[in-house]
Amino acid sequence: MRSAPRQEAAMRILVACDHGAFELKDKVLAQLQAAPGVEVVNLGVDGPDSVDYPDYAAKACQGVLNGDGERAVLLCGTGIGISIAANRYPGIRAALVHDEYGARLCRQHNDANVLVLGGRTTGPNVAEGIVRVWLETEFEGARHQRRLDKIESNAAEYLKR
Ligand SMILES: O=C(CO)[C@H](O)[C@H](O)[C@H](O)COP(=O)(O)O
Repeated sequence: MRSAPRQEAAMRILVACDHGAFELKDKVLAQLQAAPGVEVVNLGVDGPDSVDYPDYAAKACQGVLNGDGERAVLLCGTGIGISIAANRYPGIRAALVHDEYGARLCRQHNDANVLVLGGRTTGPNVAEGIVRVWLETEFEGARHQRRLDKIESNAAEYLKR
């Protein structure tokens, strides 16, 4: 008897935003939910009441670092504040992306494990292309891995002073 084909493990993606981007986040959630091989966890926020983006960066970045998800998508009004917050976590490589070129390069060269979008700066159609390219593009390794290693080791060296 032929055994059932082995199920590919789904990539779990954590998604979080502040009030400046909850509408775009809903569109991103729908796109990710429809993507094959992707499991999505919505960490909020789900409405327009004002919240603080560092709290949502923390939920998602700690989740990635704990292994609750492999990657995350974060959104705030411009994407800037939540990027700054996310990149304070060693091991998080958050890329604020505005076009498909950036989406491709942040995967190929930077192995970006967090994609950041601005709900007040990026329209839903552009965001859809960015998310698609970010999902389908692989890290190239080689010289880029050396540079990623230096990001962590240079910062660790500085903190030892
Ligand atoms: O951090 C940001 C600015 O770079 C984000 O766009 C935030 O969403 C924004 O600061 C929130 O601003 P609000 O006036 O409190 O809505």
